[in-house]
Amino acid sequence: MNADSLDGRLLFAIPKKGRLHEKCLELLAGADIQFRRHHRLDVCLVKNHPMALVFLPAADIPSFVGKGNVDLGITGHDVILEAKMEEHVAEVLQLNFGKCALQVQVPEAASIKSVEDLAGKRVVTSFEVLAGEYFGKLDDSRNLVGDGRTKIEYVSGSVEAACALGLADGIVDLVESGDTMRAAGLHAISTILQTEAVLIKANLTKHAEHVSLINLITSRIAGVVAAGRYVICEYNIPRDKLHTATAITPGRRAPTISPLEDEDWLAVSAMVEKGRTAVVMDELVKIGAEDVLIFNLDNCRV
Ligand SMILES: Nc1ncnc2c1ncn2[C@@H]1O[C@H](COP(=O)(O)OP(=O)(O)OP(=O)(O)O)[C@@H](O)[C@H]1O
Ligand SMILES: O=P(O)(O)OC[C@H]1O[C@H](OP(=O)(O)OP(=O)(O)O)[C@H](O)[C@@H]1O
Ligand SMILES: [Mg+2]
Repeated sequence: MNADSLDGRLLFAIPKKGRLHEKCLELLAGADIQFRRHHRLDVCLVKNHPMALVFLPAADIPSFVGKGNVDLGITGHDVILEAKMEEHVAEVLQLNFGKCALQVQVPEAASIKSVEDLAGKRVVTSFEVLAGEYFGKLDDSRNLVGDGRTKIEYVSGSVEAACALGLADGIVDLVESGDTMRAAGLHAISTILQTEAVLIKANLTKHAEHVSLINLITSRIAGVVAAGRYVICEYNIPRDKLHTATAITPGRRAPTISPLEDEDWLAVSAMVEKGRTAVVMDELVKIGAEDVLIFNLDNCRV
């Protein structure tokens, strides 16, 4: 492929590996963005839109988008801040995956119990900008100067090993389930930020001609994300309980209510947030609902 074949195409950056990669491929499939990625090739043309996908490390995507070299991208909110690109990119959509927290961690057995105890000591991290800002403020508030200030050292991965190796008194790294942290004998003493994957676009686009395609892709991806957040709940309810039932399942706009052959009963269908499914079913059964069914959504526009 040569540069000419990208002419006029919208460029969309996708993490090439790591925690976000597979989820991004699912989103692309849900948004019907069709492509075939040849082995080892990081740029590929989309068949059904004037678009090309660029597979890049998640950490590089904010600056490619922020500088306008790439029009759209998916990456973590954390790496946007780490790349100091928050004023150059617009976070268009939260994608409901890649959720984790950037936390300060120390060995369980250590005498360090708070970030104040850690200030002035050695901290290892892949997030040297965010950790530097955090400990910079802490050092300032404690009037630490010169060699007395916290020493931040960068490593590109396996950050949790640093304390056991004697390289650090504490670390700053991402925590999702906490398994990696606990396996390394560490515990969290502070949370710097919460993050999730986001769809981003350049604040100042160099390519005004792509605006309508950006809006179309954004709306399709928003549909796939919303479909992951909701289920459809259907049930039968005695007519005199309808009011109580629809208070439990108000839907997004309003529930759909249909008659049944049996005049004393009605059928109700409503969107319910996935995380509330079990509680909603419990409450419906308690007031006399029967045949309560839950359906996953493949896609939607809401
Ligand atoms: N355990 C996790 N759970 C959820 N999201 C995560 C987790 N680890 C990382 N992320 C998110 O994914 C982004 C990319 O991190 P990841 O470690 O997957 O990329 P990478 O370092 O390029 O890949 P790898 O670690 O495989 O070399 C992070 O900035 C964060 O937003
Ligand atoms: O709380 P958990 O669910 O255990 O997830 C947290 C781990 O996930 C990420 O590591 P990754 O798998 O990307 O490996 P890396 O350290 O080599 O980047 C992160 O850096 C933590 O180590
Ligand atoms: Mg990683």
